[in-house]
Parts: sequence; C-alpha cells; structure tokens
Amino acid sequence: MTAHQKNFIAGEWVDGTGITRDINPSNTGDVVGEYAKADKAQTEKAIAAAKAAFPAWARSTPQERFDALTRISVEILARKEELGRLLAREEGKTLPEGIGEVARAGQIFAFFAGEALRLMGEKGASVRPGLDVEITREPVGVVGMITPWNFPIAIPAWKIAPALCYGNAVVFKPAELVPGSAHALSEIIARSGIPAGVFNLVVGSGSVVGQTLLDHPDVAAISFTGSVQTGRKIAQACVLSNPMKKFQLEMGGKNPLVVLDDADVKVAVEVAVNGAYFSTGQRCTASSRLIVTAGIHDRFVAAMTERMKGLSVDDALKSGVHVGPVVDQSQLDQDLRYIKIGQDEGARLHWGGELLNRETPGFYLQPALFTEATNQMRIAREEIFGPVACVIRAKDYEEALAISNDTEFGLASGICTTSLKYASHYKRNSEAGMVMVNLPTAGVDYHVPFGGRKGSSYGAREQGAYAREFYTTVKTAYTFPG
Ligand SMILES: NC(=O)C1=CN([C@@H]2O[C@H](COP(=O)(O)OP(=O)(O)OC[C@H]3O[C@@H](n4cnc5c(N)ncnc54)[C@H](OP(=O)(O)O)[C@@H]3O)[C@@H](O)[C@H]2O)C=CC1
Ligand SMILES: O=C(O)CCC(=O)C(=O)O
Repeated sequence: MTAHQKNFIAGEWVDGTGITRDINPSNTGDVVGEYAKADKAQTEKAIAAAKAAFPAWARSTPQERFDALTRISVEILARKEELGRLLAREEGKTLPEGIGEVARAGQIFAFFAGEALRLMGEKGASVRPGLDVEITREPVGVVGMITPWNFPIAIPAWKIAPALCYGNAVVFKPAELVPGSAHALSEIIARSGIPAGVFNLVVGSGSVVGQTLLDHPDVAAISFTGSVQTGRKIAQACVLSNPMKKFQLEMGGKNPLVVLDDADVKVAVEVAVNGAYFSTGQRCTASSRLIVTAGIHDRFVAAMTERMKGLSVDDALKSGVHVGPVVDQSQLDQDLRYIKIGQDEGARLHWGGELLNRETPGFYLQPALFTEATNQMRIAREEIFGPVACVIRAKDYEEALAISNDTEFGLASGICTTSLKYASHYKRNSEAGMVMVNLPTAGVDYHVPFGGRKGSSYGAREQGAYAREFYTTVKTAYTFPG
C-alpha cells in the first residue's frame, strides 16, 4: 500500500489528524490510496493562509493568472489517460468516461486562462454633469469549495479555475469518498507557480472541514455541489454567518426526457440509455423520468429493453464496459431501497434492478427500468442517483410537457422529436435550466453556463463566462475630474 497523501496548506504538504481510505468500488479489496484528514484547526490554518495570500493574488496581472491556469491545463491534458484511470478506479466511472472527464477539466482551465485576459470593466457618463462612472469587477476573497463524489475532477475544476482566474484564494474540500483525483489535481495546481496560500486542499468530512468553512468569518463565499439536504444546511449557515457569505448551490435533479410519437426510436433509445444509465446514473443531470407518448410507448419500451440487455456492467477499468459499479455500499442501498419502493408503489420493474456478481467484489447493479409509473410515485419525484429510470405514459405532447414540468426540480430536460414545432415549443416552455433536443439530458459543454431552476440550483450560474457573476463583486466608482 502506498504511503498516505497529505493536505496542501499555505504552500506546504502537511499531515492530518487522521486517515481516510479511498476504496475502488469495482473491487473493494483494492485500496486506491490513503489520504490525510484535516481537522478544524488545520482547516482554520488553510483559511488563514488563503486570507493572507489573497491581496497579492487579487492584484496579480491577468498575464500571471493566464500563465498559471495554462500550465495547469497543459499538465492535466498531457496526463488525461493516467488521471482518467485513477478517477475510474476511485469513483467507478468507466475508463473512457474517466478520461473524458479529465480532458474536460483540462479544457476548463484553458477556458478560464483566456477569461483572465478578457475581464473588462465599463465606463460611462454620469447623469450628473461633469462626472464619470466606472464599473469594475473585483475578486470576492477567500472562497470555500465543497464538492461531491460523482465528478471528482470536473466539478472541482469548474469551481477552482474561475476562482483563481478572477483573483480569489481557494480552500478546497473534496468529497471524502474520492480524495485521489482531488489530490492529483491539487499537486498540479501546487506546481503551477501560484503563490503559497492562494490554493489549499483540506480533505476531511463535511461535518468537520465543511462546517468549519461555513462557520468561519474570513470565508467570503461558498460554492457547493451535492445533495439538496446538505445544500439547505449550507444556505442557512451562509445567511446566518456574520458577515453573510455569498453562496451558490448546485443540487439534485429529477430530469425528464420526453419521447414523442414522431421521434426516431433508435435515436430516442440511445439518448435515454445514455442519459439514464451512463456514469451509472450518478449524475445530477441524469434522465430518470422517461415520459413517452402513447403512439410510440410500446415500441420504445421494447427497443429500450433490447438495448439494455446489451449493456455490459462490470469493472470500470475493463475495456468494453458500458456501466461501472455504484460508488459505494450506502449509494447501492439507496438504489435498492428505491427499486423496492417503486415495486411497492405499483410500478412494474420491467427490466434489471438486480445485484450482479463479477470477478471482483464490487457494487454491481443491473440498470433498472420501471414501466407503468405515474408522476406521483416517489420513484418519479425523488432523486435516486443511481441507474434507475421509470417510463411514464403520456397521451400527447401537451400532457408530456405538463408532466415534464411537474417536479420540484429544474436542472436539465430533454425531448426526442423530429418536429421543429414541438422542439421549439419545448425549449421555450420547459422549466429547466438546460434543455436538450435529441440529446441526453446529461453531458454538457464546458464554455457555456451550467445550472438549473426551482429546487435544483440557487445563486449564480457556474461555467462559461457567466461564472464571473459568482467569483467577482461589482464596484461602481464615481470621479469628478475637477
Ligand atoms: N446533484 C449532485 O451533483 C449530487 C447529488 N448527490 C445526492 O446526494 C446524495 C448523497 O451524496 P453525498 O456525497 O453524501 O452528498 P452530500 O450533499 O452529503 O455531500 C456533498 C459534499 O458536501 C459535504 N458535506 C456534507 N455535509 C456537510 C455539512 N454539514 N457541511 C458542509 N459540507 C458538508 C460532503 O462531505 P463528505 O461527503 O466528504 O463528508 C461533500 O463534500 C446522493 O445519493 C445524491 O442523491 C450527491 C452528489 C452529487
Ligand atoms: O451532465 C454533465 O455533464 C454534468 C453533470 C453534473 O455536473 C453532475 O451530475 O453533478
């Protein structure tokens, strides 16, 4: 077993007060690594280091920030196979999915390297004679990042890259389940030339490290992705802290995919299988409600079942595998609990849903498809976060749209149709932050905004140039030249 990896605080690699073990969900006998766990005092040190380093970094030139972010991007992209393997081994995504996610992280850093050069202010005339008005953007300060396990490198990248780009200092708390990718990313950032203290890694639990970030007055902002339950706690803590913190929350989804009578069945099945089951369904953008109109329903379900029979569910690192394991025992228990709930509610478990034995001990679950579900059932209303989807029959487009919007979430939505009229209508009327036509609800570009409505998201959008809303604060300056 490898020696344990350390946290990065004030430019030094430091030991923690405990150890967390990173377990491979494809083979629970395989320990990916051991990582130092920080406590409250160490988290406070990281915050103090970030606070001390912030003023100089805030005044660094766009060229310095461009250079550092470019170096990070270049190294991530050069090592995408190796890092993708680490990611697949610790999280259970398939190897191509892992490599794809790492590449996306590298591209995100490249994008924000360019953004450092593009940040401009505005200058205008005052409504009062002889005065000038300038509007500029300044960094927010120390930003705490609390990230989930399902995208161990892309989500940290899309928070850390814009934070550094706009001159903020960072304290990064990854999910305890996936410290390996977070540590590898932190090593790359540590050698990028960014001054000591500007970036800090503190691995540890949400209740200790996360809570310390929330409680500390020197943390100016929190960027969070994870469950709705934790998101609510974070919102309350940020509002009650003194001074109040800026915060953004990216939370759950119960994303609908509408399949209309006029859809190309082959396209619809590919879109649905990808959206519902790839990355083991562990995406907040996953399509877990398949809303299918009556005229295509039976053909769609039959073709979907055939396609699902051909999915290979196995060790994430094996070639040719389509669906890797569930991330851990607790998530697997949640998936199985919901499969039972669906059956008890009267939905029909049409295909899959059983535990699978493979060569190595892992959390293998056959992707599950429910039919005869209604939108009132818990399996259609609550986020399961696993390879479980349900088909809901709709009589026509209007009913499908109404069901699609009848949810407390609003992250992503999709429609499969060959009709321009319905595609356009759906894009305008779907109550989601991201709408896809003939494409899976999951899988997005890195240079455009990401986020949702209703219970899915709170605060400014992430990714693309829109990220500057969260990571900068606006200043309005008036000058009377005399
Ligand atoms: N929408 C999304 O993108 C995601 C949704 N989920 C949903 O959440 C469920 C549970 O997953 P899980 O990873 O446990 O999600 P959580 O919301 O519990 O965790 C997300 C992050 O928040 C941290 N955290 C937990 N509690 C606190 C707290 N009190 N204060 C500060 N930080 C905290 C976690 O730390 P740590 O875990 O290290 O203790 C982790 O880094 C999933 O089954 C799924 O339904 C999960 C991941 C992503
Ligand atoms: O769909 C994607 O590519 C991103 C999804 C995501 O960020 C998430 O599931 O947490």
